[in-house]
Amino acid sequence: MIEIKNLKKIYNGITVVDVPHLEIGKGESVGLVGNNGAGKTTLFRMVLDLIRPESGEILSNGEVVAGHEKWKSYTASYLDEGFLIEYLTPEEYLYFIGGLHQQSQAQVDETLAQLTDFFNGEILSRGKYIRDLSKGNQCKVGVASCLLQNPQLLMLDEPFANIDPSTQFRLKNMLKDANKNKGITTIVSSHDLNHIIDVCDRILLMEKGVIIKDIATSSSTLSELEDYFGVGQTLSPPAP
Ligand SMILES: Nc1ncnc2c1ncn2[C@@H]1O[C@H](COP(=O)(O)OP(=O)(O)OP(=O)(O)O)[C@@H](O)[C@H]1O
Repeated sequence: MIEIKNLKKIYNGITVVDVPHLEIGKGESVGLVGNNGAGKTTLFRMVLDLIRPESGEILSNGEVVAGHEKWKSYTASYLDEGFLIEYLTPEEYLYFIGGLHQQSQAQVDETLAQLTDFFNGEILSRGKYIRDLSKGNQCKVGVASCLLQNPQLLMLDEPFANIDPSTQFRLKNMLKDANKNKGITTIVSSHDLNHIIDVCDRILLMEKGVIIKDIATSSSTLSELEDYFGVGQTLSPPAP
């Protein structure tokens, strides 16, 4: 579904993304992990043609993403609150997005009804503008707008970062349902190793712009990643 060839992004003379070749197949669930500044968001932004690489290209279903439109009809993404329209209420925004995807108000309502638990009474009918929602609740609106689009490809950048544990649990189930039951290809970045391993069958580990590990999720993946991030070590007792 996604193919990346010789991709390089350079800022201020420093290469921040360098991916010679990467393929993500249709129906895969891929997790992107890496320390702050590893290049995850920059990679996402290039896949969505929000920024252009210095060299290389990204193909979606065989067509170059940059400067083309076809991929937009089946790709839904939420990277940050810049994807929202802050002066709208969540309802106005979600009906707007639904409308762009030829959905009637009733169809949007039907999808939103399935998200009642995920919204936890904080999103709809509150008379609030999106700009006045917390970051976590803005994220819920962003994720809902993605699901409304019935995408074939779903891309979320750190969706677990600002949401509470109940919502994290619900989001994980929604992502598993999207991938396993609806066949949606999912690409999700996260700093939460447990969550990402729980929802993704394949993990890409980025370091300084380079994908240094590309592993199928297994029972040893968590300890492998914990070793890399240095969080699996037992602390030595303090010196007497
Ligand atoms: N517009 C920009 N101008 C200059 N440097 C940038 C710009 N955008 C990103 N960078 C740099 O590119 C590198 C990769 O940043 P990126 O945001 O992609 O990392 P990340 O893996 O998403 O990090 P985080 O986990 O902190 O969100 C960083 O060194 C960052 O400072």
